[in-house]
Amino acid sequence: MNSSIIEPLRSAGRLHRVFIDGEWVVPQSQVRASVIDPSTEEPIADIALGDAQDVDAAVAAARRAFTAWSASAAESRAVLLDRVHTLILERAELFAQAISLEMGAAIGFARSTQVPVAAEHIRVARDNARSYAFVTHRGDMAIVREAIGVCGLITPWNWPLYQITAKVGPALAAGCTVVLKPSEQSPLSALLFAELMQDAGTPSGVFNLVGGNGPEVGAALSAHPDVDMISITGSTRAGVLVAQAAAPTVKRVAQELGGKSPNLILPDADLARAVPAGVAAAFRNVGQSCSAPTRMIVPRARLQEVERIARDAASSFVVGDPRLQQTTHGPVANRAQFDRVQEMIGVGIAEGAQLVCGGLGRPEGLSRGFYCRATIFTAVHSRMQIAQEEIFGPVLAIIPYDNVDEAVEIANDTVYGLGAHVQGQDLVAARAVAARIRSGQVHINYPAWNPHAPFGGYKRSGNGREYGIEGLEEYLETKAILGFQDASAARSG
Ligand SMILES: NC(=O)C1=CN([C@@H]2O[C@H](COP(=O)(O)OP(=O)(O)OC[C@H]3O[C@@H](n4cnc5c(N)ncnc54)[C@H](O)[C@@H]3O)[C@@H](O)[C@H]2O)C=CC1
Ligand SMILES: O=Cc1ccc(S(=O)(=O)O)cc1
Repeated sequence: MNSSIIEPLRSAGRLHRVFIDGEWVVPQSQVRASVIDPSTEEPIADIALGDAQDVDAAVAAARRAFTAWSASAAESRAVLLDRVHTLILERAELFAQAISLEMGAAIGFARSTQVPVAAEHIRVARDNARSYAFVTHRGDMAIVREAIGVCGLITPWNWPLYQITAKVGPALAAGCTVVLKPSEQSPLSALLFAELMQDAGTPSGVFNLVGGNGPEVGAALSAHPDVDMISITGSTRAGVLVAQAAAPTVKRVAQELGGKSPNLILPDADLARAVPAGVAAAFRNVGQSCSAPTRMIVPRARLQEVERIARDAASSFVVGDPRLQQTTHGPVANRAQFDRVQEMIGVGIAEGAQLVCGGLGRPEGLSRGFYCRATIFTAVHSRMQIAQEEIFGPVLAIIPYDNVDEAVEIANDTVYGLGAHVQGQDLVAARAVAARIRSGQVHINYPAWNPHAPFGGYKRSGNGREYGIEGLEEYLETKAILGFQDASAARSG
């Protein structure tokens, strides 16, 4: 599988290029980095890292392209997004293999979920470009929503294509031009995406890609005086650094950052349904999702029942080689994540939480690769480190409560506020609890993923919203034209 992904990229020279102004160009810096296969810990390719000079060139190209792109008809932007959407679906297998290789997603999961949900962001952006009222009228005013400008997009490795499309789709639909800096840990799917943007006929300079490290390329993009907006998905640490670097130029900053999402199981919940689905959600993508519901908050009177069901649910996981179709959970994405997960499992044990399953070390039979054991702790107290810190791996904390007020208090007892779940048969009671939770999304009884639902954080989980109409609006400025008078003269788009 390696060669079928790497060789075409290598022979086309993509691994050692950045994509600027519609061309694959050699970056200024000679610095290279290894891409590591997390299932073997072996290097599989080396990639060129861009630097601040490449950022300057990419931003200049995006600025030149902005005038025409932002003035283009929304329908022509929708037509481009439609081609991008079609090409993602046509190349789905290539993307699935690249994602599996670079960050260890099980191939079945990459095919069934990582790639299709990524394509959805482009489809929604296409539809929004067509239907959004870019110009509205209030009395004699015209209210114009227009593209904010050149956008720097900084993305992580956990859902590599999805995080890219969640930003590129709405930015282009809005009429912005972009410089993408994908994670240096997951460059392959990003290079394939840039190739796809070129093949889709994206006008030169509208989409640019500069690969490289956060402190070099990400920081240069964040501080750049000719970038109007930065959108970052990643750790709260990186999000704060981006906001600090961006502050002197007063650019807009959208941050989609960490999480420690609660899954509040109400006393009337059907445990046979609520608990396995909660375990599956917490361990989806091997726990490497910012909105993963990693704190299961359960009635103390039903704790033992919950523990038994949760253990059974986790025992059905097949942890192993991500290339195999039967594998449900591959390794975590990199050495830093592996070390972090091991450290936090050790912390949980030291804090006195009890293991329901899993624990330190690799699963039996796996001696190399960044594989972790699916680990569930019970008797966790909300103030424990494992209940407070984002672990970003296959670790779930079960926290008991004695009454619903206490359960809500525990759910909100976090610096984060990204996702949340509530389970219960009495929908009125579940809605009342959802209303009391301080987070950007609350899911009642596991509804299907919805690309139209605005997604983003309260508190230290970030600022701004992605997905759906709100995701498009992040990339728009608001201009009020007073004395406009004649509404019939307005053109939309
Ligand atoms: N919210 C989310 O979806 C994600 C959260 N994380 C969290 O972050 C932890 C560490 O993972 P990392 O790979 O180190 O994430 P990170 O936050 O360092 O990386 C995310 C993106 O930010 C960039 N970046 C890093 N430092 C930057 C800086 N100073 N200026 C501009 N851009 C910068 C990176 O190059 C990457 O493109 C994880 O354990 C997890 O807790 C990681 C990935 C995704
Ligand atoms: O289902 C797709 C999905 C949902 C959330 C996230 S994350 O929380 O941004 O990691 C990723 C993918």
